Amino acid sequence: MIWRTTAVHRPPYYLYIYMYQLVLIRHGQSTWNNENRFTGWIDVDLTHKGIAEAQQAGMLLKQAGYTFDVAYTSVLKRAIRTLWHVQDKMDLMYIPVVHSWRLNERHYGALSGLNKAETAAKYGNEQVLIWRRSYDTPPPALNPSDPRTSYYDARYADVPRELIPLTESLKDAVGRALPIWNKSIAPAIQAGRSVLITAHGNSIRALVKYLNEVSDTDIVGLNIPNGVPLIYKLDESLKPITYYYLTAESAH
Ligand SMILES: O=C(O)[C@@H](CO)OP(=O)(O)O
Repeated sequence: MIWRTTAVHRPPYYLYIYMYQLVLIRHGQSTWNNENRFTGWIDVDLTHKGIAEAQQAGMLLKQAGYTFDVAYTSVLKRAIRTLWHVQDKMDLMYIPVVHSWRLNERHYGALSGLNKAETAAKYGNEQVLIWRRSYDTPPPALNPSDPRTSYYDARYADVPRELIPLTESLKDAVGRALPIWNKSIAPAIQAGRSVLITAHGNSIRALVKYLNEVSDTDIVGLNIPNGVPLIYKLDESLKPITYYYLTAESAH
């Protein structure tokens, strides 16, 4: 894999002409990231560290001269609050924001809320790695009567019941993210808008898999860090020309 958290694949300067721009940010550390619990669609908030990471992302983007015309986020508060802090630090509170359940974290099914280390001790590291990082193996599904389902959550009132997951593989998350990419995000980028997406580890892995055509095997090794802007420069057909993480080091 070619991923790392420093600047990579910077093309010659002339290639920057006529490129489209997209920035992806995984939310800052959440309370359940901190407690090492499977989260998925459970709506936990940011920790103080997570807030600081979101603010840092906004400051770095501003210092590096970025601006945005429109932002997309999920309907989960860790991604929304991350966006708020980025907007605040960039003085961009006024830009339109689209909230979509299609950008939610991958649904963790019956693992939602469990401790990751305890689950690994029970089922083995190999099984837990498959549930966490494989492309097409979903974790065990929630029972439809489980109180952790999202069926009665008002934020999904307009989502048909059959589209509300009881578990999801990364492949399922790609499948549900692509409609908003194709119908709204891609057209906005191609209309010349500078787009910011704040989302989740696995909904961003889903977008990266699609954009970079990462193989089903290589996607297992891809982790997205909390609160670090992932910058994409795209060609006319939205194929990546370059992509890199914007860190304090790479911003200078
Ligand atoms: O718990 C989750 O929903 C995700 C992201 O925090 O965890 P994982 O790293 O296992 O994909």
